[in-house]
Amino acid sequence: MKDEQSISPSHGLTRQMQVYLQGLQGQRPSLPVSPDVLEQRAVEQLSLEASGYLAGMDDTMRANLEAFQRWRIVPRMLRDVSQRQLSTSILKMQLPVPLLLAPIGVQSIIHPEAELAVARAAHSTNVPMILSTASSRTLEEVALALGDTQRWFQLYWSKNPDLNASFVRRAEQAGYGAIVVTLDTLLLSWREQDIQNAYLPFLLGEGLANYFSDPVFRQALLQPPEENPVTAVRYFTDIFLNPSLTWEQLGFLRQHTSLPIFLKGILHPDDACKAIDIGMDGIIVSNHGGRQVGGAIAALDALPAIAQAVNKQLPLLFDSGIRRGSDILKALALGAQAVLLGRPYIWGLALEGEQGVQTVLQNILADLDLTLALSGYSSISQLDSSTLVNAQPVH
Ligand SMILES: Cc1cc2nc3c(=O)[nH]c(=O)nc-3n(C[C@H](O)[C@H](O)[C@H](O)COP(=O)(O)O)c2cc1C
Ligand SMILES: CCCCC(=O)C(=O)O
Repeated sequence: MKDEQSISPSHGLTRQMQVYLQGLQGQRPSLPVSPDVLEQRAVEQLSLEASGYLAGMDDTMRANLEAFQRWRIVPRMLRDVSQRQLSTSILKMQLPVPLLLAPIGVQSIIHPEAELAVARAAHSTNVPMILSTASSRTLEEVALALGDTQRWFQLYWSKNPDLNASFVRRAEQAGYGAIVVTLDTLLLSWREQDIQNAYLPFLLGEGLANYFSDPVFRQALLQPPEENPVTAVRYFTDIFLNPSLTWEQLGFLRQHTSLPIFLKGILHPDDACKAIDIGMDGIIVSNHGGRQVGGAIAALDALPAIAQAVNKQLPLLFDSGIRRGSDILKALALGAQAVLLGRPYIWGLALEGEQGVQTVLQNILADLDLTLALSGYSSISQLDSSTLVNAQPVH
């Protein structure tokens, strides 16, 4: 019987063969397969300002990548891995693969088609997309490009409660299936490269499509953003920073939506327990790709203790540092049910638009499928802490 939700049992093999066969016709993949080379090529393509913004901060990002290196997979042999199951369900949502596109704002600085190109690639690969509040295209336009592909909406909780409620209402109407509240960006961090470049895309009006199109936002202005963009941007900066937000206020969201609510940016087990106590539906362990707290714990290092504290009481997702199939496998083994992919799809977008995003997704899923099989597992549900050893580097 064919399981509609599973990707082809030989997705990895099929993709690998497709690439080798094209090679026989003298064609090499145009997009770099190695994530490091992909990043390097994308950086060469982008302006100094855009690549600096995309990179964010170095220190915590490096820690994220190093944490993955410390965990090693211990492969098991001869366990019939001819059929592989990569699907999972989160609350009532069936995910064909344990991967979603992380919310990444202001994609117009990367590619002119921005979130629309990403949405089309999400649609063709059937990978769910989480759209940022700070997107360059409106959530309605992106929903149209996604068609029937699953989508969640990431909410930046501004100081204007009516605007927050309006965003959630619009997301519901446009078919978004969950709200992801990002907790770690109530202020913007000290980003050395952006400060050196004196660059913040929002001040140029980029990434504000959802704000400028919102009736509540527009009502707060004397003139519409099209007539007076400077005042509109100033109003955005007035309400965006919201460091006084507390756990108590999350109840407001519960009253305004029946959608599941995920909290993104959890790094401490006690905060995970708080999320459960106040009735949230899911948690995303993340340090925002190392972009917010310099010197922060690597997100992967935070995962095991949070998984233990949560004890499967609610879905646990993970991001920050996923670069290849083995990284996904490691995060799942340490307790995540699914992961979010961040910068790698943006590097694909920078180089080849929609096609680039699609290629990055197909590659990482092929890599995951093959790594799962070669490690001796026929289903992601079999992964657990016994899949890995923690190998500290020898100095
Ligand atoms: C350029 C950029 C913009 C981002 N914008 C948002 C955003 O608008 N909302 C959000 O919740 N996270 C945002 N993030 C964080 C991502 O959702 C995700 O946590 C992070 O990219 C994961 O790390 P990775 O890039 O190492 O995979 C952004 C990340 C980058 C690189
Ligand atoms: C206004 C900040 C939104 C973008 C963001 O989250 C990031 O740059 O990390």
